[in-house]
Amino acid sequence: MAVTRTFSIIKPDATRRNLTGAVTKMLEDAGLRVVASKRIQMTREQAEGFYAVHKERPFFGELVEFMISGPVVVQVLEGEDAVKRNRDVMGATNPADADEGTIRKTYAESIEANSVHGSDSDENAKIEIDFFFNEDELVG
Ligand SMILES: Nc1ncnc2c1ncn2[C@@H]1O[C@H](COP(=O)(O)OP(=O)(O)OP(=O)(O)O)[C@@H](O)[C@H]1O
Repeated sequence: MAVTRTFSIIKPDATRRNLTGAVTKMLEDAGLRVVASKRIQMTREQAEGFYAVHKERPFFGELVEFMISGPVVVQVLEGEDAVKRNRDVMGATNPADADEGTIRKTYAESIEANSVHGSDSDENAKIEIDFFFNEDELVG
């Protein structure tokens, strides 16, 4: 298994409850290293662009409002098979379906306010990393 990178967002419901450290600890305990991290207030344009794949979904407007409702922490994570490792520790999108010990089971408030985002493929990880980080922020 190769060491790869993925992209993570600690969402506004988690930053609002001061869970940045607790969520990051769960990521690190799962074998992921934080190689870049910054706390930002997403603009509406950024949120709409980031979630463009969902723009026809009924929850798109609400999702964008939620993602700009407070600061988020965007992170680049590195580890063995990072995309899968991260999605395993995140748990299912809906916290009601998430396994015990996952971030969403532990902290998520709802299917929308579900505390974290994680890329779903190596290809999307690269696109999402490049959406929020410059080359010089990724020294590792
Ligand atoms: N039915 C829904 N109602 C409200 N919000 C939703 C719903 N389904 C998904 N979302 C929101 O949209 C995000 C993206 O949905 P997607 O189906 O890609 O889930 P995911 O891949 O588990 O999550 P993410 O892409 O954030 O890692 C979810 O994380 C959640 O915040």
